[in-house]
Amino acid sequence: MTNIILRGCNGKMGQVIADIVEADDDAVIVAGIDVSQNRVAKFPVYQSFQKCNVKADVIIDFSAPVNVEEMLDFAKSQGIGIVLCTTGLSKEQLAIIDEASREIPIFRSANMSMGINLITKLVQEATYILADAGYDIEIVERHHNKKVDAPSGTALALADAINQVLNNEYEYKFDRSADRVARSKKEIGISAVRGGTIVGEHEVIFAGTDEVIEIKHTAYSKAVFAKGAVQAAKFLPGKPAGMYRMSDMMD
Ligand SMILES: NC(=O)C1=CN([C@@H]2O[C@H](COP(=O)(O)OP(=O)(O)OC[C@H]3O[C@@H](n4cnc5c(N)ncnc54)[C@H](O)[C@@H]3O)[C@@H](O)[C@H]2O)C=CC1
Ligand SMILES: O=C(O)C1=N[C@H](C(=O)O)C[C@H](O)C1
Repeated sequence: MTNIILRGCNGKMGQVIADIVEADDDAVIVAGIDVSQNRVAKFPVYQSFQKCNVKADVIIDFSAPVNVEEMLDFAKSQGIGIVLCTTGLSKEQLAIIDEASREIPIFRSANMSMGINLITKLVQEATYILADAGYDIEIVERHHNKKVDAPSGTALALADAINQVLNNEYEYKFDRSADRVARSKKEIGISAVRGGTIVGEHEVIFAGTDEVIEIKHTAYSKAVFAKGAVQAAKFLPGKPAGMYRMSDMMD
């Protein structure tokens, strides 16, 4: 049985995770952490980790970047791992998370769906062939109108995966409105669309002379992310300290 503390339990993803875990015989949510106390849960909910003394095997985090340090301190004090799904973290926070992964196992992925993990590999393969052939690379992501961070963590992770193939020589271009110049070859354009209830779409566009190749992933429900997160929560306990990715679990 995997005992889970769910940070962000009263949010949209938190509620989907709670439903999935309730139907799972091998996992249970032993406590929730949420600054908002807007609903009644089937487990105790605390406003912060400081007020929580519940023992667990792992934390799942779908919340906000605020106070990520408090969660890391709690996990280190209990010697448990974190499945970190929150996006929009600053460079400084990412450095603190890396540092913590020397003491505890941390599974961090901006996108917990299997599909994005797969297309990341396809996109890297396409980049390898098409960048040399002169194709321009652009990423377009689309999400619901409640999403606060832009571009999405997944768009940035896709850009990083592409840039890895390109020896990290490309720059990210988020806004062209102030420019009056043609795009440079060594850039990856990243655009964000926000509207309605779009769950999550990521499209990588390779635009060449007279032809365009597009690789796209569409999430039709938040359950694809939640299932991946619960699977990661079962995978992590007992693992040595370190940083884990979707590929570690899938391999
Ligand atoms: N890695 C992945 O596959 C996915 C990641 N996400 C990310 O997960 C995060 C949450 O997404 P949603 O559930 O849609 O957002 P949401 O806004 O519906 O829920 C966030 C919840 O976290 C709570 N919260 C905010 N600050 C907190 C803090 N300091 N401590 C404890 N609770 C806090 C809020 O009160 C809220 O209930 C976002 O960063 C989003 O980008 C979302 C979907 C998939
Ligand atoms: O906020 C969301 O909803 C999502 N956020 C993640 C991201 O920023 O990449 C993943 C997913 O697309 C949904």
